[in-house]
Amino acid sequence: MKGVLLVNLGSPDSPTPKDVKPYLDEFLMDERVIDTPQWLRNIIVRGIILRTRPKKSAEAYAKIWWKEGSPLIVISQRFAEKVGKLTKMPVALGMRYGSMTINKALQELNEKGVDEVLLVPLYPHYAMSSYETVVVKTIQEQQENFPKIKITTLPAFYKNEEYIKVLSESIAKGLKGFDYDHILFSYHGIPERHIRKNDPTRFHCKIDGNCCNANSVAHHTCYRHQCFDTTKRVKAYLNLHENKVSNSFQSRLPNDPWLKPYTDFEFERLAKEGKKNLAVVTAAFVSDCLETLEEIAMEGKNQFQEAGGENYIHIPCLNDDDAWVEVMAKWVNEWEKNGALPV
Ligand SMILES: C=CC1=C(C)c2cc3[nH]c(cc4nc(cc5[nH]c(cc1n2)c(C)c5CCC(=O)O)C(CCC(=O)O)=C4C)c(C)c3C=C
Ligand SMILES: [Fe+2]
Ligand SMILES: [Fe+2]
Repeated sequence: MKGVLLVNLGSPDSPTPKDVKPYLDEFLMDERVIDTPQWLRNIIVRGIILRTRPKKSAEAYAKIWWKEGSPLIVISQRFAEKVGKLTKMPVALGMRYGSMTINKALQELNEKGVDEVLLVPLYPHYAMSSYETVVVKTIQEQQENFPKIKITTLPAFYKNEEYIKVLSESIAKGLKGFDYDHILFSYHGIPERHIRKNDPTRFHCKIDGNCCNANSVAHHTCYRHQCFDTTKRVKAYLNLHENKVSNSFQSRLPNDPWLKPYTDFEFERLAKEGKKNLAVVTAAFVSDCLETLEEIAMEGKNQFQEAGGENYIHIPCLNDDDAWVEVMAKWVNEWEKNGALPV
């Protein structure tokens, strides 16, 4: 029997340093997130970051926490439940980090007699630190614990027409009544090194203004290209003015060059340029989470207004939007019927 495994990033069990610390430890000790040799990752993560970050992160989580739990988890559960109602297949939800493990989700499917799984990493774009680590971890679990289950993976859907349509229409809905001067597409950042590491040609990705516009097989794994492509397609779908849209990358750790321009610097630049009304889209995430609700909706608003901006909105992620649920259900049902995957 066929079944579906949806996987998102995960969250700590509660917004307290006691629960945030082990969660961050598992997350940041992932070799695809902090990709140094293990001895150095140990020093960076356990010797430096985890000494101070859990307290700071727990305070940030406390600001966005819902009475039902972490927004990312609750939203993903609502999404999974709605998709489950539109398919005959069992649907399970797992998280790459934290207590809702991929192992438990595979176990749930296994107990229902599933032996063919469609793995859906809940990220529109490919990145070693998001999409790829979910795939690698799921295959590792399958090989070690569920050898009879066959896994097929849904490709990154950043340019899929149906996805672009529901994303664009949810953005249009969010923009209603807001007389924006500018729309900033803020994607989660990654170190520039990750882009070069994932370039199969070894020479295409120069991370300059141009490489992501030229055609290349490198773009199958170029997160930067894929983010720019999502924006380009939404811009075309909504017929947005070229000068009123730009991209940026948020949430970096110190000491490494990360993808630029940095979102916090862009808030300042746009305000200093005289933009008064700013809308921010966070299309690297399908569910609202710490990065969107705290860093963008709260901190970003302060940064923009302190630099001279006036009105600011964060457009919610797709979350459990019915049109998005229908698109996902269509993809999984087509796979069930004839093995087809969306392009
Ligand atoms: C080296 C560090 C990090 C990389 C690379 C990275 C890539 C990456 N992350 C997401 C999605 C999310 N990240 C979230 C939180 C978060 N991310 C990092 C670090 C890296 N992410 C940290 C330390 C944290 C924890 C919060 C903090 O301490 O600031 C979240 C939110 C989770 C939640 O519970 O709400 C998401 C989602 C992507 C898509 C990505 C690569 C493209
Ligand atoms: Fe992250
Ligand atoms: Fe590129």
